[in-house]
Parts: sequence; structure tokens; C-alpha cells
Amino acid sequence: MSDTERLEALREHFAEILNVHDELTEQLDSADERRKELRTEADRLERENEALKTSSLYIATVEELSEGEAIVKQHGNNQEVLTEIPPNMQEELTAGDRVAVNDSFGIQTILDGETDARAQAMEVDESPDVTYGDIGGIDEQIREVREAVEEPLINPEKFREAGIDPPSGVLLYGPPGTGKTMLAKAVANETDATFIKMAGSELVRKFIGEGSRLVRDLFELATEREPAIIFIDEIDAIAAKRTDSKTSGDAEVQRTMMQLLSEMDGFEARGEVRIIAATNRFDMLDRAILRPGRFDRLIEVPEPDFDGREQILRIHTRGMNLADDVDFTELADETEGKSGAEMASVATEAGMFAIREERTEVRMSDFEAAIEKLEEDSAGEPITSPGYVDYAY
Ligand SMILES: Nc1ncnc2c1ncn2[C@@H]1O[C@H](COP(=O)(O)OP(=O)(O)OP(=O)(O)O)[C@@H](O)[C@H]1O
Repeated sequence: MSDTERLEALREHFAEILNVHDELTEQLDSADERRKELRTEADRLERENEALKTSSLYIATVEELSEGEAIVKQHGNNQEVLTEIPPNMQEELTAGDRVAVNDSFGIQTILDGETDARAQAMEVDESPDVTYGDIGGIDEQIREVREAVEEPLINPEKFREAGIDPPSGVLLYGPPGTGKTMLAKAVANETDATFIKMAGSELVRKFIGEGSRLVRDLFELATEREPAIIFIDEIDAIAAKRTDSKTSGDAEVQRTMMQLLSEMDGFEARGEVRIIAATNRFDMLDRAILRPGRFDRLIEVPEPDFDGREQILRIHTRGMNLADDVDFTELADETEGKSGAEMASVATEAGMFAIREERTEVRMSDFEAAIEKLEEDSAGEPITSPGYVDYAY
């Protein structure tokens, strides 16, 4: 090889090395970029983790006290643990107190005895007095609920023999004040079941940090009191579609929903407990809760039609002393678009008008005045009906 050739070969080799160098620099840059992305992701996860850690406080009751230590029993799983009493609580803490503890059972705060979350968050009615006869205009919905909830409670063998699983949960959806809660109470009444209600919106607003625990308590209580009907009102508050926001509030709501799903998935063994949920915001629901084995029976409860309004008014005026001129057909005509709850308040208001005039007989004119008042009262409100809540996520 001549010198010139050698030089040429070296040049080529050098050019190749330059190429490789460029490629490596490029790879390094993109690795650097990826590293930055991962760091950001790690930071985000760390923050989320921190938020999860700080918000998961559990509720426990102080069972016994001794020299600087307390035996606390965690609600829900009834686990008993001996824990040190923080110095600032040595004086205050007494047996029977409700406390918030962290993952390692360190007592964080003494909770106000008045605010027993379980008692506050759940409305328990051993024997509700609403009957199907008290509900007007939704006969088809009553039939469906009876079939899906009442039958499996009263005649479980029918389902066994036929080899089918009864619906796990029933979701009632429709505008506010149309009788969804009444329906759930009536089923409980008819089946002699305990009615246990929990409002989704309260779980996320009032009982922050306790949502998933309360959901667990809810199912536990229902099992203790079976036969029982669990009624979760405004389920959209805990089972809304995921949003992009990553606030810890959302994580908490998510956990509450996960707890609900896992309770429902482990539901078969629970025996005589049925779940009914209600929502005014079907569009907002996370589809995960509608899967088979969860809320797999959907029943729409619409605003009452003409006949429905007449029936509801008749129901709510049953005990009233009505004048002969009261014309239900006309009143149903004049109340187009009104919900069952509004029809109920027309009846009450009409009675109030009569009382104000020191009469005991309620006349057509009282009903007309009541409808007018209702129109006036709702004139200043947004298009949504009273009681409608637009959740801020
Ligand atoms: N179909 C109906 N028949 C008779 N009364 C009704 C009917 N719907 C509503 N009402 C009256 O309105 C009140 C409220 O109804 P209910 O609580 O059942 O409505 P809801 O659909 O659960 O409303 P929300 O979605 O606001 O919780 C009832 O206590 C009852 O007086």
C-alpha cells in the first residue's frame, strides 16, 4: 500500500469514526431526554405516593389505657394494636375515644365523639314505611326493581334452580326527585330488609380520607343486618369518569370507588344483601361500575308523564280534606315537566294556602296558587332542578 492509499484509508476511517460519534451523541441526547422524563415521572409518583400516605388515616377506638400506651381497635377490620400515646395526648386520651391512626397505628388526632363518621355517613332504617302504593307513575320501574331485587331476596332458590345469577346491583338513573330513594325504601319494606343509605356526595365532601373505609363499613354493616338493602345515592360522586387532574382529592375518590368495586366483586358470598344505587348524572359514570357482576341492571326512572303526575298528586293528597272542585286532570295538565318531589310540594303548599286562610278544606284555587308559587320559586334557578349538584370535576 502506498502512502497516499494509506492516507485515504485513514481518512475514510476517520470519517466513519465521526459518523459513529454523531450517532452516539444523538443517542446520548435522547437518553438524556428520557432520563429527564423519567425523573419527572418519578417526582410525580413520589408526590402521589406522599399524598396517598398522608391521606390514609384510619379510624380506631381506644379500648384500654396503661402507662403511656393504648390498645386501639381499628374500625372495619377490628384489628387490635398496642400503640404509644403521643406525649401531647397523654392527658386527654380516655378509653372509648375515637381516634385517627396512621398506617403504623400512631395516634394522629382524637376525633370528636359527636362526629362518628359511620353513624353520620349512613342512614340506617330497620323498617322503612314506604310502600309501592306510595309511589306514583313508575309502575314499570317498580316491576323491574321487584324482579331484580325483591325476587332474589325472597325466592333465591328460583334463581339457583334456573342456574342463573340474580343481578348484583341495580342502578336507578334519572332526574332528581322522581322516586328513586322511595323505590329502594319500598323494596326494603316489602322484603323486611334493613335499609342502609349512604350518599356518595357526602363521602367525598364530608368524610375525606375515610371514604374507602366507610364503604367497607357499609358492606360489613349490611352483612351484620341481613337481609339488607344498601342504597348508594349520588353514586356519580364516587364513580365519575377519570379526569386528567392528579390532585390527591381525585386519588381519594378513586380509592373509594376501588373499594366499592372490590366489595361488589366479592359480593356473592354475602348472602341476603342487595345493592341499589342512584344517580342523576348517568353520563358522568365510569363504565367500570356497569360491568357484569357490578351494577348490571340499569333502570331509568324518568320524570312523571301526565298520568304519573295525576297519580302522584292523588297519593300526596290522600289524607287531605279536598273540596269537590279539585280537578286532578287539570292539575296534571298544569304541571307539565314537574318532578314527583315537586308534585309532593304542590300538595303540601296547597294545604298551607288553605290553612293560611283558616280553612280546613283544600280547594282547587289553593292548588293553582301552589303551582304558581312553585313556578316563581324555581324561576330564578338554573335550568337544573333543585337538589341537582354539579360536581366540580
Ligand atoms: N314517583 C313518586 N311518587 C310519589 N312521590 C314521589 C315520587 N317521586 C318523588 N316523590 C316525592 O318526592 C320526594 C323525594 O323523592 P325521592 O327522594 O325518592 O327522589 P329521588 O329520585 O331519590 O331524588 P334525588 O335524585 O334528588 O335523590 C319523596 O319523598 C316523595 O314525597
